[in-house]
Amino acid sequence: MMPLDPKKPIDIEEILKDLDKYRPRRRGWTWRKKLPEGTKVDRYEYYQISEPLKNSIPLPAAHYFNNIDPQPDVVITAEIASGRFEDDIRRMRMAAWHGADHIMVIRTLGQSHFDGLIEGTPEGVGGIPITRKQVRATRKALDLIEDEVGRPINFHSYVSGVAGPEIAVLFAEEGVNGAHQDPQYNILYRGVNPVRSFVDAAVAKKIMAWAGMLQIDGAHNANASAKISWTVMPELLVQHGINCMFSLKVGMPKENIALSTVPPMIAPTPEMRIDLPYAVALRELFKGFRFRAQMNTRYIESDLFDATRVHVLNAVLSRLTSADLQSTITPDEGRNVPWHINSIRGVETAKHTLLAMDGIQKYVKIDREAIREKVRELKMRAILMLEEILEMGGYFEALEAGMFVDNGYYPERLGDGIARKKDGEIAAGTVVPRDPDYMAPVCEHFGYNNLPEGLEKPCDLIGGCTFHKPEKIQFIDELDETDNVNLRLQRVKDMKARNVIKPEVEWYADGWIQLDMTFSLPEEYAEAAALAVCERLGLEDPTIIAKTVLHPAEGTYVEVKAKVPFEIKIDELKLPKKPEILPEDEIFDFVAKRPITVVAATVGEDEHSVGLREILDIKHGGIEKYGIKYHYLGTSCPPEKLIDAAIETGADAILASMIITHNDVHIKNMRRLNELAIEKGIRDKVLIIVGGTQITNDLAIENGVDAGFGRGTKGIHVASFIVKKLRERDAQSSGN
Ligand SMILES: Cc1ncc(COP(=O)(O)O)c(/C=N/CCC[C@H](N)C(=O)O)c1O
Repeated sequence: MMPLDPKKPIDIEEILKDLDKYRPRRRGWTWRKKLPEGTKVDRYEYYQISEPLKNSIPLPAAHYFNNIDPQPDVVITAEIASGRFEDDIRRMRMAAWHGADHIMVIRTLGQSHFDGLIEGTPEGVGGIPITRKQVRATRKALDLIEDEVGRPINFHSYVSGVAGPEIAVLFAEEGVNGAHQDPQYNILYRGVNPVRSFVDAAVAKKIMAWAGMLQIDGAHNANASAKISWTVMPELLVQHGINCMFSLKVGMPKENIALSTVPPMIAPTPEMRIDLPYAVALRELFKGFRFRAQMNTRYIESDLFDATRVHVLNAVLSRLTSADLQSTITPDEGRNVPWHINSIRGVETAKHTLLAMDGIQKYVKIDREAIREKVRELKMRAILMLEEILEMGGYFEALEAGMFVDNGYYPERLGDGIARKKDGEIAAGTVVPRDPDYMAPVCEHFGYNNLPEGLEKPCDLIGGCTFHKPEKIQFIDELDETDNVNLRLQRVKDMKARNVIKPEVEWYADGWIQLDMTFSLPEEYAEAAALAVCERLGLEDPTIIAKTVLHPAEGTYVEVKAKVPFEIKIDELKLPKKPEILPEDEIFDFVAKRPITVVAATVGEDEHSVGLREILDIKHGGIEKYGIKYHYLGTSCPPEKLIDAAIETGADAILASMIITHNDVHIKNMRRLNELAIEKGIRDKVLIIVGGTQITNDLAIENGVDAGFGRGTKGIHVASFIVKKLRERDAQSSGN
């Protein structure tokens, strides 16, 4: 396969070619390669970073710091599952460029109750159908994406449900790198028979151990299911203990057993003072295991900013304690199936916070004395709960008694736990005891197996099992002519052939957009008004996805998603003219022969100076670098003063910075500068150049000045423009 070209979309049809011949390049989980403490990146020291990426998109503020994009030491997860794996692959590439190296795909609704594997690539709901073809195509795509970013990417899904062991074999055969596996999840949340779940888990875990897969447990689900989640803290410790010990007993290495830990609380409660003792107790009890920090999805609403704050605080807690993986449950889990942008926002939030808190424990220490009592209490409650479970006769008996996800803070009991019958639930009675002479000629098979003496591997009896003879794997391409990726891609191909596009949120050109608007209305009216605006705009299927009451009577902010009914013709798009850049030595030569002077200021009542200073000062590659002389008049400079200074200094150009655009004050100032220059008779002698985050060249020219520069402008852009213009003017004046 050709390596990916960062300037081209990934070609899904290319990925799908020869899938039957694809073999994964490795087995097992990959951690990030940590860099030594004190490693310098640019001029900054870091204590918790790993090797950098070859290709990536840094944080928004990176351009102030030579575009550095240091990578935290912690694996960062992007959870992606739009229902169409071909679009998930595109989003995985986006997430990898932003710093995710753990891609988790949720399974389609109900797959856990399938008693076999799905084949082909049907479209899923709320997640994707995990099938051999989908796994193979995704892992093959991730091979290309990891080469493009320059870091291994872990592919992760779920081993659960009635076909758990079969899924585990599929994942081992196809090079999946990590999976959730916790029999308690099957029982409590999928209603699978308890005995069957643990027997399946033993088989699945043995296979996962062979495949070197990282395991994530399911304790976070108790947190997400409890009425008030702090009350299950003792139980969370017990659940972690059960899955960890069971996994060790089956033969999973400790370093591949990750506890899925969710800080139970959220503001407005004093969340950190509740979460910190729990996080400390957990890490003390489970020393040597891995910690996967997961956001508290229990309380995630549809407010993206609130969800993002939850993410930030979660990552802060990770840095105050420890984490090996930082999950980024997309901040929109509370409102729609995750969209591209929100998966990326989640990854950025994790990366931003982990870097911001790099090495923080060198200055900030947890007061172990102050927290000791709370930590001890949590451990004691968990130990007492485990002891009572033993007194009840063991796990299955405790399950039947509804001991789990009871909303009482153990030992307090409210009696509202999830009870599961040892001999009941889905797939009850399907565990068949092995005959005394049971023999299975396959490798990594859990439990007793009457194999003949002297065998090197059990599968030698059959000339190799699929773990040792992958050519024995049966690859089924598609089973359903009406629901498969080839049909879905037809729509994409057709749009590309017609060179048209639509906006998208999760699937290629799915047509969805998001609008947000504010009305001076109470919330129910504001929502109705928002929908009416969408109707008037001719948008389809408008749906309110979030709102914030700014004041019961004064105003409501509403977010709406809706579909655009039209396509955009790409070749009719007018691309904004990129400011021309002259070669640096051309600028140097011109200025050496023809000195240039400018006057510069932030005009009006505007106090912003940072941007203009960057355009001027040599330190930032400003115009001074090319020998251009400037007189800086500071901020809040009246236009009159700027024009007078231009006259006094015989300036060739005026540089006016305008950040504030309230009431179009920037436009008024542009026009004022132009009028004053005309009044004073210097308009044809001086260039008037304006700049600011809301400025465009068209807007500037429309309002009587010579050029406008917006966000991201550098000194060379402005210097190029001045030289170009003066060269034309000088040529004209010498030509006449
Ligand atoms: C221990 C365990 N096993 C299986 C499944 C999935 O199971 P099925 O494919 O629905 O049977 C889950 C799912 N957890 C919720 C989503 C992931 C969450 N947002 C997370 O990031 O951890 C699970 O927790």
